[in-house]
Amino acid sequence: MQINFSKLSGAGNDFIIIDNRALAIHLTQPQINALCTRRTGVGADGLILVEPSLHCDFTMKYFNADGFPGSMCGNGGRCAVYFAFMQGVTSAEPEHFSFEANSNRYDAEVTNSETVRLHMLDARDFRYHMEIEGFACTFVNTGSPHVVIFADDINAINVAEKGVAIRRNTDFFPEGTNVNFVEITSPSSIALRTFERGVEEETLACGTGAVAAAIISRKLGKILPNSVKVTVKSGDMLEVSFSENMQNITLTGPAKIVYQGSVTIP
Ligand SMILES: N[C@H](CCC[C@H](N)C(=O)O)C(=O)O
Repeated sequence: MQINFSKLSGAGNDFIIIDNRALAIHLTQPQINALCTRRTGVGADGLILVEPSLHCDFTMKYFNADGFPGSMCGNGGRCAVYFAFMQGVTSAEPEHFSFEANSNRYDAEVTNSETVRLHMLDARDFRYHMEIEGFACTFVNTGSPHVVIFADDINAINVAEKGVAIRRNTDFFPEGTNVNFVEITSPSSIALRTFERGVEEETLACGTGAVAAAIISRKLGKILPNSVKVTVKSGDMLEVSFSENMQNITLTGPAKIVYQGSVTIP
């Protein structure tokens, strides 16, 4: 079977995106894992099928690089919207798209060339004052589960080693978690490194992680305004904005098509 795909980058978080509006493509977990594996496959942090939706402009089916369905992916959502925009997916209003993912509705706008703003769900399940692996950890679910850890110098942290130890701590997180190391760089900006569940390594950016880091930074009074600039590992910047009560959260940043191609699945 030959499949056409686009490879997109959302601030360095990269995805294989496939137009499956005809519902003709069925991929197994090992096939998705093989496609996402770097060097021997296309290589990506995740794979997204864009499928029809009854209530929205499209459905985003997101799989982590391990081939299993993931929870919400913020950068994947932004990339899926940019893909839909470029692919000519019909929407009620030009440049505005709604999509469903994991049974939730999301709205987004292409605000500029290669820039997408995504409206996120309210953050929930806050957990404070956890000590894990010697780190003071805070937890929040922003569509995906995230631990947030503050450090004076995130570049001094062994994210691979510490990230995996916290991610696999089933006493605290039976379902696993993503792990974010955050450095406050000004009263309105932070720097972020994320170890991603399902990719099982540090990625160059994580959208729901950026939201988690910004919300927890604001909740703990480490940053002041309701808009936070988040510099991610790739060097790109994501912007997280929210209302005074930390609702109406948006995630804005770059999304671009890196290349388009086709691949034969045995
Ligand atoms: N990279 C994604 C997060 C994917 C979540 C996934 N790693 C999981 O925990 O299922 C983002 O931009 O929000």
